[in-house]
Amino acid sequence: MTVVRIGTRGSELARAQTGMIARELEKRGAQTELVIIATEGDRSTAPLASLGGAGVFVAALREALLDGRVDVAVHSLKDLPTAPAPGLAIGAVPKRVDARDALCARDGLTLETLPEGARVGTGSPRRVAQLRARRPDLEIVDLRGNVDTRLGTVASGELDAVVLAVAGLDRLGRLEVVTDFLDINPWPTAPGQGALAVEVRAGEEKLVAALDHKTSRVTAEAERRTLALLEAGCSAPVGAHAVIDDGLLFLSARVYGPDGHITSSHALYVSDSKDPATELAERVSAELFDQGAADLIGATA
Ligand SMILES: NCc1[nH]cc(CCC(=O)O)c1CC(=O)O
Repeated sequence: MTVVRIGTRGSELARAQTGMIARELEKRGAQTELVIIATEGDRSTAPLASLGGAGVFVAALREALLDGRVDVAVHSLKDLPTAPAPGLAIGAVPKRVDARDALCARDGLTLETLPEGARVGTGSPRRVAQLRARRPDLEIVDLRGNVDTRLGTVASGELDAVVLAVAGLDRLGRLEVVTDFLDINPWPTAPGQGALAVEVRAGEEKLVAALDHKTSRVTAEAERRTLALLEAGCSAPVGAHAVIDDGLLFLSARVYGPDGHITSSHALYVSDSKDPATELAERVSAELFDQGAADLIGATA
């Protein structure tokens, strides 16, 4: 039997995610082998925005796919640039997990109960803007590194709290560190957060098609199309969230300015469109532009 070689970044989270995909493929009769690929995003400790933002975590994995060193690459969907990659295809978006962000604070503190001037770590412009909007008094500290490193700054007392994705903590079995789950409605997260993308060479989608989960693909697609239409990259201050309820697609998105100013928020639905993700993304992004989104995205780029 042929072995499916699955490429992954080396971080603990990436290996956990890839391991889950490998097990799903094995359940369906495949034999798999994990191949660890170092990416520029892992090697460098420079601020993400200065590394060229879009795709620092994925370029090396894509090269490995294109030159045949691996057959499948597993990404966090929110790290994947929205532009299509020539020669490659997203063969599956598996069932998505929790899309929320979480506060992980010392002493069980929440966003409400953090003391004035508390030090909160994040490297994401969206999370910075959301923190400023909610708690202008906090001291926000730029923070990068893997999930363990970030949690370590709270354990050591260097920071009072960090903001992380629930999905990553869940996949690492670390949900016990969460002290405040941040409701998605006032706190929409990165387009595609909580979903994985299983990428293959174009034409080889069959390899992983069985793992595709339609609802997850369509909701993540609506969010990512909104981001693409706003011409905003993966580090842009854009939060978006879509759900499918009773066959209807709902999408809401917010764009944040540098002072925590929120442009707008939207919820729309369509019932009978052939491509509801595209239709909704077009309507939502047009409304955001009408309300000045272009200026906000430009101001924080
Ligand atoms: N940018 C890093 C990254 N990419 C995906 C996740 C979490 C898993 C996910 O959202 O699917 C994280 C960590 C975080 O934001 O806390």
